[in-house]
Amino acid sequence: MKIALLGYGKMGQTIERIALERGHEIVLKKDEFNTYERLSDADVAIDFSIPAVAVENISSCFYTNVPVISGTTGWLDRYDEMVALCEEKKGAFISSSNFSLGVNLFFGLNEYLAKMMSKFDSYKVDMEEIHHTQKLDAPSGTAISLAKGVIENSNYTNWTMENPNSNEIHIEALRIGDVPGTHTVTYNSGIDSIEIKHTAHNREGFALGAVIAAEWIVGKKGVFSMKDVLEMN
Ligand SMILES: NC(=O)C1=CN([C@@H]2O[C@H](COP(=O)(O)OP(=O)(O)OC[C@H]3O[C@@H](n4cnc5c(N)ncnc54)[C@H](OP(=O)(O)O)[C@@H]3O)[C@@H](O)[C@H]2O)C=CC1
Ligand SMILES: O=C(O)C1=N[C@H](C(=O)O)C[C@H](O)C1
Repeated sequence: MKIALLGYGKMGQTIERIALERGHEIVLKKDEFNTYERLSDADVAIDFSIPAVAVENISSCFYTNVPVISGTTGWLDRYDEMVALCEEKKGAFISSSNFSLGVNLFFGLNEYLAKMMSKFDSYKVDMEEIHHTQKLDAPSGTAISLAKGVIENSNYTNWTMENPNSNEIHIEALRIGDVPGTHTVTYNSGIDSIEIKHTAHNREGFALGAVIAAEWIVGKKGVFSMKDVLEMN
């Protein structure tokens, strides 16, 4: 499979290594200094760039008729626009705040726990995410996905990084050293706490999941999710 890497930072380079190990070829490493000229040579594109260019990267794929996997976070206020463009251009698209198998299992666990806890008013949920100091966005895309998972399965209505009211989920974002990504969801009462936590030990899981998603999407049309790729629906 011929892959275009849109963004060649920490994730782009890890994806390149895993893709080569799995027998794929890299035909473009897009950064701010080169063009999309070789995008049309690719069977699939993988975007791990920066919030400010994700929409340009993704829409270039739809205009070039190349399926696209996007892991970039911090741009999802424009997700619906990209879904509409994908449908208009009959493209293929997966965006996920986290491509690792472990976090996708954790998403399911979070939703199950939220449903269970929604019957018990004495517990109040809060979330913490820890990432490396180079991260541009806060809170992390994964923390936002976790908050959405709670909102869809409880009486909470939104999330905040400020002081929460009773309907709001508080998210704390910490930036420490080179932490790849740690997410904790805690339910606190006056009596005890229940906590679930996912700790990434490195970036391998994110990168492997993105390459597996890229292998999966080739030949398909439409907007999909990691649940489709991992058959978790
Ligand atoms: N969904 C998931 O599973 C995961 C998502 N992420 C997300 O992926 C994104 C990238 O993460 P990471 O690799 O750690 O970040 P990095 O900062 O290491 O890499 C981002 C890269 O994008 C490059 N870039 C800047 N401008 C452009 C442009 N115009 N076109 C293409 N590339 C450009 C940067 O170049 P330069 O350095 O020259 O500015 C940099 O190399 C982030 O949004 C992060 O949150 C990260 C891990 C997992
Ligand atoms: O920027 C990162 O590094 C990561 N970003 C993603 C996010 O915002 O959730 C996924 C992972 O936690 C690493």
